[in-house]
Amino acid sequence: MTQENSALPGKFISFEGIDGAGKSTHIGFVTEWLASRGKTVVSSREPGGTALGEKLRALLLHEKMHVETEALLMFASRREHLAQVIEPAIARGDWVLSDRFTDASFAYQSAAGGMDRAKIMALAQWVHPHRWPDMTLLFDVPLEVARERLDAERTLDKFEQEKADFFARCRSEYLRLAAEFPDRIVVIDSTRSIDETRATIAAALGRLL
Ligand SMILES: Nc1ncnc2c1ncn2[C@@H]1O[C@H](COP(=O)(O)OP(=O)(O)O)[C@@H](O)[C@H]1O
Ligand SMILES: Cc1cn([C@H]2C[C@H](O)[C@@H](COP(=O)(O)OP(=O)(O)O)O2)c(=O)[nH]c1=O
Repeated sequence: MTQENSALPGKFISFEGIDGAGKSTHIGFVTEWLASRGKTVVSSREPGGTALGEKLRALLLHEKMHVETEALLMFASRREHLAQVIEPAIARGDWVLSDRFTDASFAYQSAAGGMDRAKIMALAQWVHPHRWPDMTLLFDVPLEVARERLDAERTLDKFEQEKADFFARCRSEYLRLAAEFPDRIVVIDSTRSIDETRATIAAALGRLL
């Protein structure tokens, strides 16, 4: 990957959306798009992104637990991810792409899982008081489209096996967050073709260069 000779701090971009919305599909495109413009890209994910985080991910995606335990483990993984990956990369001037970040905790643990929103906010203030993504790409699709894509694709994890109303609450929380933080969150209509979606993503990324 091309190295950029710059003293500027890097950027942090998160990818969000309900399961099956298409975010993983586009992370590779964004990596190539940025690399071809001379950026050094670090691509990562949550939960996970570190050795400890990946162990927490295995528990989170497959073990049943209280929703607050789930949130605490998501933030434990996030704390480690920030310390080991995100902050050092930004300090080096790299661009960090994270498949999910704290918006997912608002959508999944709070709106869908029923946990008090103020507790998620308190955890966010504790774990990353001064760090939010420079841009969040929110891949938005109706539930039926996401479900069809998932069914065609893979064995479902604990979250992906949830019922439609769980994802309806996730999706509306994501859209509510997008309305609350319009400068950070870009809503991408992910029902369109992969090529059309890429063009919209490239236009959004251009704002960060
Ligand atoms: N715009 C699109 N049109 C059609 N299929 C898509 C589109 N985006 C993604 N897909 C397909 O949908 C499935 C789920 O996408 P994925 O990126 O894994 O979703 P997510 O990471 O959001 O759960 C994959 O098979 C992918 O190829
Ligand atoms: C980061 C995060 C993820 N999650 C959930 C959402 C997803 O269902 C799951 C992570 O899976 P996901 O990122 O969708 O990975 P994959 O595309 O490989 O399935 O974790 C939360 O519930 N809260 C969080 O804070």
